[in-house]
Amino acid sequence: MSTNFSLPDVSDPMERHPKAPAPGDPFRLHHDLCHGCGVNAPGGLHVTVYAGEGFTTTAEMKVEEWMLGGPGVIHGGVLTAAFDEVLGTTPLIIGVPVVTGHLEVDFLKPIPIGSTLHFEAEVAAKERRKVFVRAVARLDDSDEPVATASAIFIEIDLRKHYAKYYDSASQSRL
Ligand SMILES: CCCCC/C=C\C/C=C\C/C=C\C/C=C\CCCC(=O)SCCNC(=O)CCNC(=O)[C@H](O)C(C)(C)COP(=O)(O)OP(=O)(O)OC[C@H]1O[C@@H](n2cnc3c(N)ncnc32)[C@H](O)[C@@H]1OP(=O)(O)O
Repeated sequence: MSTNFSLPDVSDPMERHPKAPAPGDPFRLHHDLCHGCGVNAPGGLHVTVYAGEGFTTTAEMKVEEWMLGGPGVIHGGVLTAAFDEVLGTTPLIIGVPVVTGHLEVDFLKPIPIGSTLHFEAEVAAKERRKVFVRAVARLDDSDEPVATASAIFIEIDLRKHYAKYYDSASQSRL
């Protein structure tokens, strides 16, 4: 399948889930070995995503030496993984578990090792099982975006989707 990020003319109605974290509170880890959020993931990103107002979230990530791509700057794949984590957690604000279907990233400025990235994301629309999410990343000393991302996530039944792999998923909070 080939696609691109194009918002539907009209979104299905969306509501903040009653059990979503309050603004400023973190989403709970789903697995401590998750590459994106797991506290015990070797070489993981260790990103915590926080609920914002409405359908928004925020997150931060310190850009460490091991994330290096070009000399002194972040690798584009590491940044893409960070966006996947932030964007992919955001639909939980409407109570929808998802997997990534399509993810686009625009790399606007080099991102230096040693800086801290600040992410802001929002669920922009939902159409049947598709959840459209956008995010922007900035450096701590600037309001100027250094990267943006847009993604289409697909709503899943967690237990059915991961049934075949359940041994390794058994520690997950499904
Ligand atoms: C890693 C997290 C998992 C942990 C689970 C445990 C607990 C989690 C709880 C909450 C999660 C918390 C945090 C998550 C944090 C980060 C998120 C990281 C997410 C990932 O990193 S996850 C890995 C990469 N990801 C995959 O591993 C997906 C592989 N893939 C598939 O598993 C199937 O391909 C699937 C299920 C996507 C679809 O299959 P399907 O048969 O169920 O659905 P179907 O084809 O009928 O499509 C239904 C509608 O989606 C549209 N659609 C389909 N595919 C599309 C695409 N690619 N692009 C755009 N639209 C697409 C169709 O066009 C149709 O749209 P329409 O309604 O308009 O017809």
